[in-house]
Order: sequence, then C-alpha cells, then structure tokens
Amino acid sequence: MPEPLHALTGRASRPAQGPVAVVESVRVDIAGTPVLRGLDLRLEAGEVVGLLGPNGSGKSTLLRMLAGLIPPAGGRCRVLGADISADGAAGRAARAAVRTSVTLIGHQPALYPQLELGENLRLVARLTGRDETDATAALESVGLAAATHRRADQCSHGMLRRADLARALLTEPHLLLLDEAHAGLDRDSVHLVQVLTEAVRSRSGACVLVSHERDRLRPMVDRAVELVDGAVVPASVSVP
Ligand SMILES: Nc1ncnc2c1ncn2[C@@H]1O[C@H](COP(=O)(O)OP(=O)(O)OP(=O)(O)O)[C@@H](O)[C@H]1O
Repeated sequence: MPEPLHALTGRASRPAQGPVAVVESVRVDIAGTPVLRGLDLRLEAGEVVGLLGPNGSGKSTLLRMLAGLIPPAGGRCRVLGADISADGAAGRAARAAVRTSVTLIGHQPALYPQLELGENLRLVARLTGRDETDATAALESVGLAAATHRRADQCSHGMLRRADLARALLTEPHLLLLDEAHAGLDRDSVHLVQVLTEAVRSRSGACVLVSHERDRLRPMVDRAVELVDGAVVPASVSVP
C-alpha cells in the first residue's frame, strides 16, 4: 500500500483531531459581485455531506473556495488545518497546500484531452509521488482498463467522469468535493462514488456531494445542506 499523500509530500492533511473544514461567515466575490454571503459550514471527520440549491446559488463556488482555488474576500475558513482565508503570503501558501491535498471533481473533467486516459492517470501519479502502477490499478477499479489507451477527447462523458473518479481514488484525498455527483453517471458509476466516499470516510476525511437530484442524493449522504443566494439554509433531506 502506498503511504497517504500527505505523508509523502508534507502537504496540508487532516489534523489528528477536529473537523476537516470550518467555514465561518465567509464571503466570496466573483468579478466584483458577492456570490457567497456570510456562509457557515462545518465538515466533521468521516462525514459525507450533500449540497443542494438552485442554479446560481453558489454551490460550485463553495467547492472551488474549499479546494483553495478562490480566496475568500471575508470571514474565516480552515481546511485540513490550513487557514485559507489568511491575508497575504500566509493565505496563498495555505491555499497552495490545500490545492494539492483536496480533490475536486468539477463539471469539466480534469484531464488533458489529447492524452490517453492511462497517460493522464500516470501523470497524476508522478505529480503526487505515486507509483505509476497505482494509476493502472485506479483505472481498473473504475472499469476503464480496456480504455487505457483511448485519448480523453475520444471518450464519452460518462467515461471521463469515471476517469475523474479514478483520479480521486489515486490521490486519496482527505477532502473530496464532487460537483454534480450524478451527472453522466449510470447506476454502476454511482456505486463507484459510494466506494470512493467510503474510502475517504475510512481515512477520517470528509466529502461534499453536489446534486440537483435530492432522491438520489439521500442514500449517499449523512446529512445535507442547502444553499440559497450564497448562504446555507436548513435542508429537508433526512439522515438515512
Ligand atoms: N467565472 C465567473 N464569472 C462571473 N460570474 C460567475 C463566475 N462563476 C460563477 N459566477 C456567478 O456566481 C454565481 C454562483 O455560481 P455557481 O456556479 O457557484 O452556482 P451553482 O449553485 O453551482 O449553480 P449551478 O447549480 O447552475 O451549477 C452565479 O450567479 C454565477 O453567474
């Protein structure tokens, strides 16, 4: 078994105790417009949290902020022990650390279109200090062994989503952020998401799954929160 990513790299990792992420009164502006407006959220170790909300409510923006891709304009946010809301160089360093230890699966696959799937995954393995055989194993785990030599730009949307899930298996994050958790995924692929979230849970990490499909989300999460106009409101999803 490879060592956990953070052990190899000294990157941001989950503190021995305490929450995976704490978001307090966070504000994010995009192009000068407030998108997250005083948002509060706490992700505990071992939790899988659903994120619901209408189009444009700020779900993707929240994931991108938690992944260290967008700096908060106000409030406080700690992710895996790093204060990504800190001012200046400290905040930039914290967000850089978080970017390498949080896995975000966004709307668009994080794959080079002109590289084969195997080449893409081996590149991720090299960049994260892993053995290239782990890349092959990850592709096999998501049922893409036969597509290893297929270029990403010649794959279906569902295959690309699976390849992104393979990337998440490979990188062993302590925080997994999955946007549009059901988009383009058939029943088997949804099962893969559950395998992935259970793996994160077993490492005492946390997962956030965004979906518009409340009924499909319910069995996959411990609880759900809903965003409206960039702030969390109590959601109606029951705990299974
Ligand atoms: N790059 C950008 N430039 C300008 N505005 C943006 C940008 N990205 C997001 N926004 C705006 O921020 C707001 C929140 O967008 P976001 O994508 O976070 O919402 P969402 O809840 O994920 O929506 P959806 O359910 O449609 O995916 C929207 O009003 C959107 O127009």
